[in-house]
Amino acid sequence: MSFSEQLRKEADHIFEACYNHPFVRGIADGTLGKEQLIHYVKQDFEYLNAIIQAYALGISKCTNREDMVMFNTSISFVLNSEVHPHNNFCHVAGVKFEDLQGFPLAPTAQHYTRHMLNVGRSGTLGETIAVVLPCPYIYLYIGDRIIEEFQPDQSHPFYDWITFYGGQEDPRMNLYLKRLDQLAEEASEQERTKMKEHFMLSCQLEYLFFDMAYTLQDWPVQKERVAVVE
Ligand SMILES: Cc1ncc(C[n+]2csc(CCO)c2C)c(N)n1
Repeated sequence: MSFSEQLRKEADHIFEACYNHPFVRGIADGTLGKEQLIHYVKQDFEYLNAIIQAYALGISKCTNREDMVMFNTSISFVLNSEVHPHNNFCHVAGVKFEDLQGFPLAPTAQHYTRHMLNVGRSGTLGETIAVVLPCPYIYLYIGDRIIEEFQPDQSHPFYDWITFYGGQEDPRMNLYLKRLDQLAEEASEQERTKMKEHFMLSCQLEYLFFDMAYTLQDWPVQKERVAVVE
């Protein structure tokens, strides 16, 4: 079994839990609420900014053009194409995408973005690939499973979201998996352990991200003290 197959197997219960999360079930059956859609897009806009930066940190570690192209393609994809699923959510929620940008990070989004950026800053190339991989991997899985189970057509409110992520081979992800396997072979046992830990934590944070959106998670204590009127 290759290193990437081992990671996928170890994370299988988390992929499964993501698919069964009420946020994802709400996408699948078209019942997800407006507030949840809005909270997700606000947080995900900031999350995407961070993953672009993590890909850029990946580029800073590359020693060949092929690896640079791999990260660069992902950056272009997020900048140019990832607006489609967000627009789908905004359309259903009846809000403008431009009005959901620049909001402060909720605890889980803070955790996930710092995790990617910390590994991007202090980890190896292999560790950086491991930390960003669950993002496309879990969404491809979820999209595929929804299509398989629900066979949505264009009348489904989240048809664009579902078909954007599912139903297609993602050639970029296969490239990342192949490169991860090569780097894992050259890596020490200690580095391989770190790669696995970063991958597993990102998988857990993917689950929590859905949970954050579903529960409208925010900081439990107000950030600013309310002025006391004497
Ligand atoms: C929290 C969170 N996780 C994953 C995605 C999905 N996604 C983001 S970037 C990208 C392409 C990477 O090449 C994919 C599939 C998301 N939107 N938000």
